[in-house]
Amino acid sequence: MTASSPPPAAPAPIPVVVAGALGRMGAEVIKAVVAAPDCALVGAIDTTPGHEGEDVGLALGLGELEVALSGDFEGTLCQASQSVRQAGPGGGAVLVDFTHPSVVFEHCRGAFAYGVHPVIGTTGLRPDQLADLARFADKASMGGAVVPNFCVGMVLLQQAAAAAARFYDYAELTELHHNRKADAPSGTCLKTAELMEELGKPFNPPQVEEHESLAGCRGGLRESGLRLHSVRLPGLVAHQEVMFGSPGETYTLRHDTIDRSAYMPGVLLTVRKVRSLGGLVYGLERLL
Ligand SMILES: NC(=O)c1ccc[n+]([C@@H]2O[C@H](COP(=O)([O-])OP(=O)(O)OC[C@H]3O[C@@H](n4cnc5c(N)ncnc54)[C@H](O)[C@@H]3O)[C@@H](O)[C@H]2O)c1
Ligand SMILES: O=C(O)C1=N[C@H](C(=O)O)CCC1
Repeated sequence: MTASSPPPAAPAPIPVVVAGALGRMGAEVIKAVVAAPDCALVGAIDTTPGHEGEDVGLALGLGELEVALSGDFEGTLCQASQSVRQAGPGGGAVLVDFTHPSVVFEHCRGAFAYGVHPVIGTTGLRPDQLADLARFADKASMGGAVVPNFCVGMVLLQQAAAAAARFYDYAELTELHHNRKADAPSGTCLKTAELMEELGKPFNPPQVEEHESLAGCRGGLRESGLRLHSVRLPGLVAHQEVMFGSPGETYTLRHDTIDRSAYMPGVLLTVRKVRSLGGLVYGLERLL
């Protein structure tokens, strides 16, 4: 660079659309995106009646953000993808989705169709749906991410659980959440079980013939033998315990999310990386 050459242009901020903008997670994401200097909020989608066209910042009590709420998913994505200056590898808009298990598959598929990179926090996708979405990502040659839990601490718990599973044949998982949660078990708990099952070994060989006098009280049984238990109570946010047992000892791993701000570093990290991914990534551990 010579004395007279202009300084290099700052990279354009990442255009971000948030779906589920008025929800518990969506509202937190809007705050995080607005506070991030390298991101620009370009769309806010929510189907809560009575908010169409309202400024999302005003609706959330954050002050005016000059982004109008819309219930029109496709229209908002179409607009976001058209407004992007630099599409292709490393460019393009990003959709952050925290909505509902009933719509998340269509949202993720729709994002690929509009050339918008999905960052999916919504849980409840089935394994066959994940496989379909991975195929859409490959076909579109686009990066996307499905992350059941954006807390770094939870990823550490999952890795510890997968490591401990080598040494214990008996384990049960309990996830505890607020009682406004739609899906059970949690996406995090399913992912934790999947990671433990990568060893391919069976868990919890039965010692006696068990009989439940109250249906479901032994939890959900996976093919591997792992049992998953779901607790729902007001006052809880998001918590998980993995308990291992062997003769004469137990070993318990526990993670507690006590405020949803804990998810935001993971959300922003994923937003920053998703546009340069080669396909669909499942889990934050693949991005850390
Ligand atoms: N990945 C993670 O780290 C993480 C963390 C917390 C929650 N979650 C998941 O995120 C999802 C949302 O959780 P929440 O607590 O924010 O829920 P919430 O009910 O508070 O918010 C969901 C919002 O989505 C909106 N919505 C529903 N259907 C919609 C649609 N078709 N289009 C646009 N908006 C729609 C609702 O009106 C609501 O405002 C759940 O699946 C939950 O399990 C994931
Ligand atoms: O609050 C929720 O709902 C959460 N859902 C995710 C899950 O199902 O794993 C992550 C934790 C919080």
